[in-house]
Amino acid sequence: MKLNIRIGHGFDVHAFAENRRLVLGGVDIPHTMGLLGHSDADVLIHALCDALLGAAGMGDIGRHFPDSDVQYKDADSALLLAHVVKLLEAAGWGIGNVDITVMAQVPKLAPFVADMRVRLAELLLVDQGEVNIKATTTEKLGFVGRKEGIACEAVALISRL
Ligand SMILES: Nc1ccn([C@@H]2O[C@H](COP(=O)(O)O)[C@@H](O)[C@H]2O)c(=O)n1
Ligand SMILES: C[C@@]1(CO)OP(=O)(O)OP(=O)(O)OC[C@H]1O
Repeated sequence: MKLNIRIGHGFDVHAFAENRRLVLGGVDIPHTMGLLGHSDADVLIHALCDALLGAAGMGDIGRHFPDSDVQYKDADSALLLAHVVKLLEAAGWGIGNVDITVMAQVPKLAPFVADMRVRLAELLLVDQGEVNIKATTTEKLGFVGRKEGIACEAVALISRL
């Protein structure tokens, strides 16, 4: 039996670096360090793109936006997410809800979560209630705990349009 709903999971990591922006969920966050990447290194949006592409059986973000392609140098990841939403729509998939966990020892993200939900809901073409964002430290353990970078996991539910 072919189900009308599917689930996907995404995971991404980017290292902290000096003189870089910190952009998470399409929102600029003031911090002493930013994230290193070929694009703007929005680790949250990258994990979310992978969750959506995974749910649709469409591979991963690197397949659609190769980091060897100069057109994605310093790319705005919000535009990549908007493109992924279009790809899903063209394949007959609508987005149900997404749940995201950002692992960051610093900075404190709670004050920015509301803005991220607004931005992501706009990009995903869903109500804000369908976008949940959580943040956690790793209690000073591992690369996240040593403030070497930020990791993010996302899950997404999609359904047949
Ligand atoms: N970068 C972060 C990490 C955590 N939070 C908020 O603090 C709460 C407690 O964090 P734990 O690591 O002890 O689980 C967490 O539930 C978040 O609300 C944050 O805002 N930014
Ligand atoms: C977003 C892309 C775009 O070139 O580049 P990066 O910013 O390096 O991000 P990463 O998650 O390592 O790889 C995915 C790429 O598609």
